[in-house]
Amino acid sequence: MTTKKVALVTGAGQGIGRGIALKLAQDGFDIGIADIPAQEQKGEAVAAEIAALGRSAVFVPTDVSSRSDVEAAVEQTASRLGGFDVIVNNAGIAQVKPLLEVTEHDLETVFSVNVNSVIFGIQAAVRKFDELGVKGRIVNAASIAAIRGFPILGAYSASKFAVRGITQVAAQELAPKGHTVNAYAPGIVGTGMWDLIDAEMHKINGKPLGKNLQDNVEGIALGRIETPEDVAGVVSFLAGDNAVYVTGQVIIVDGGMLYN
Ligand SMILES: NC(=O)C1=CN([C@@H]2O[C@H](COP(=O)(O)OP(=O)(O)OC[C@H]3O[C@@H](n4cnc5c(N)ncnc54)[C@H](O)[C@@H]3O)[C@@H](O)[C@H]2O)C=CC1
Ligand SMILES: CC(=O)C(C)=O
Repeated sequence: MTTKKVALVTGAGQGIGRGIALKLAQDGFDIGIADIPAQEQKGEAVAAEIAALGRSAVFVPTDVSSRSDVEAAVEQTASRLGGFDVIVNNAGIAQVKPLLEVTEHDLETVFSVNVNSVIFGIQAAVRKFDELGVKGRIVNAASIAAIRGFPILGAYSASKFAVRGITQVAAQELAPKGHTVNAYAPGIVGTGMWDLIDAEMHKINGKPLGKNLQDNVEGIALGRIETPEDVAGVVSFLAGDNAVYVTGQVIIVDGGMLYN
């Protein structure tokens, strides 16, 4: 890539978001790192890693469940880095509970972070793409739980099915403007999210800590846990020149768990 490009990655203070931010920086993007204020130290550390790669990065404190925060993150990224070409709506939270125990508050929390944020991100990014005359790329975080419902992750699965639906709708609505919208569907990635899922499942089914994770990893055909870098490679493709004719797709990157 020769011309300067700018990408905003939400939830980029750690885990998959950090991996995506670093990979896109290696691809030549300058990066807006959006994460909650409590993640500022980690976000600034990611910005320093990107600077060491010779690209620019800014940390933008953002709660993605707030429309005005997401709008501000897009504005700040564009004004401080001098462009806006890609948004990766990556931030998300897990919730581990049998469906019969899920409360109204649980649903509001999970959907506001995992679903509302994606719509806010699409809206804010498209306004900026159109203002700048850019044919933009939107990439959303789905999950294998967007393809097959996962027991004990009911509210989470529902939220990820919603992301898949939003991706399909947005792809069709935005195609006339030349923007593409796709999603990535990771499997079992070794991040803070799975530390939480394993600890919560241990409380529910009594398996020793680490065992729920291990059991899930044993079901992966390629025989190892997924890394953020495994996911980032797919996002790099979706954000890059080779994906110009791909839109409305949810790309499964799970090492062989689910099959199209
Ligand atoms: N870890 C896994 O096995 C899988 C993860 N995913 C999805 O990938 C995405 C990233 O997950 P991980 O990196 O594993 O999780 P993680 O928990 O390690 O990192 C999530 C990041 O999002 C940030 N975040 C949370 N709420 C936020 C909010 N309201 N506003 C801004 N930032 C917020 C966190 O501070 C954190 O930096 C999520 O959407 C998740 O659902 C999908 C499939 C599998
Ligand atoms: C966290 C997540 O999406 C799965 C399926 O493990």
